[in-house]
Amino acid sequence: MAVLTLLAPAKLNLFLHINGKRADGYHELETLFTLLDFGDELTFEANEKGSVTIEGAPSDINLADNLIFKAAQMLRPYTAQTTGAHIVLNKRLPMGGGVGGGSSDAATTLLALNELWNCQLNVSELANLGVKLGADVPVFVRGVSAHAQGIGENLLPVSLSEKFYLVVSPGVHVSTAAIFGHPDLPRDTPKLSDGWSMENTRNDCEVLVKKLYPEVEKTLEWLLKYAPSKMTGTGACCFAEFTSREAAERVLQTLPENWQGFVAKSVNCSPVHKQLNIPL
Ligand SMILES: C[C@@](CO)(OP(=O)(O)O)[C@H](O)COP(=O)(O)OP(=O)(O)OC[C@H]1O[C@@H](n2ccc(N)nc2=O)[C@H](O)[C@@H]1O
Ligand SMILES: Nc1ncnc2c1ncn2[C@@H]1O[C@H](COP(=O)(O)OP(=O)(O)O)[C@@H](O)[C@H]1O
Repeated sequence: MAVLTLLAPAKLNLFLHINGKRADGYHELETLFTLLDFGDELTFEANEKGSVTIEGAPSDINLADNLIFKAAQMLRPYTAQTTGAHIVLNKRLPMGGGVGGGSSDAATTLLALNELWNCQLNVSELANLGVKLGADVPVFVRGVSAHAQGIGENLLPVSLSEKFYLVVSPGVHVSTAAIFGHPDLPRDTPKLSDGWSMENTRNDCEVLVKKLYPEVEKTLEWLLKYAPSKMTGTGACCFAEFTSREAAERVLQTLPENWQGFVAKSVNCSPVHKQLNIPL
């Protein structure tokens, strides 16, 4: 049976503005997603065992809660009952870090099993399934860097100039739901009427997360000594933007011991889509 090894790329929110709160409790956002050339690695082996098994899954997440498993279950109605898969995860991205690892794992699973299980769904249909798993899943299913509105599912592809990012995980876990539910979160940023730059945009979650997690504040203060820097998503990861890989790598070499980091290049198209020949 066919085997596929694919990357589940990370994302950064180059800015994240919160425009309001909707009646369903979710927040109306404006954000700029860039995809990165670094991420988790997933190997999919289709079989005829009628079930899905995962090797290398984070031990603190039950199988039924794993976004990889949930994504596979969503495709069950579109394939034969006897179809199954064994999936090996090589987790490289910090969990709950704002770099979208779980969402990207889910999207890569939808794209890979759609192919291996011959489900014949198109990218729009997969994105509609994906948003039920998380607001961040559609951007990875579409596989493009994008300006996003709505809860993050209303996507306009963008072509961003190539940059190199040093992404630092301060080693604390920030709950997305807790930040969105916090009374001190600003929720009234107007939509951008002009273009964006690192300077005229911000991450609206940053002030609150820095207050609740001083380690995030320390990380940002440290990065800002070297380059324009922001937090991504609801944190806790922060990134600094460079124009060359060497400059980013030089700063990574001096990273304080208790933090983890990686350097990655921004990409406008997901490596998954290139590998599977999915038109963008
Ligand atoms: C904030 C962002 C920005 O990219 O990133 P992360 O920091 O999580 O990566 C995302 O919108 C997160 O997407 P995702 O992590 O998929 O969130 P979900 O599982 O859909 O939602 C988790 C919880 O966050 C809240 N939530 C999420 C998205 C949104 N637009 N409004 C919300 O209020 C809801 O309370 C929801 O129950
Ligand atoms: N395969 C998975 N990888 C990572 N996290 C997962 C996975 N499956 C479920 N989760 C859960 O989803 C949450 C959010 O994951 P992740 O996408 O890494 O964070 P974020 O949305 O902050 O970027 C995690 O805290 C974890 O509990």
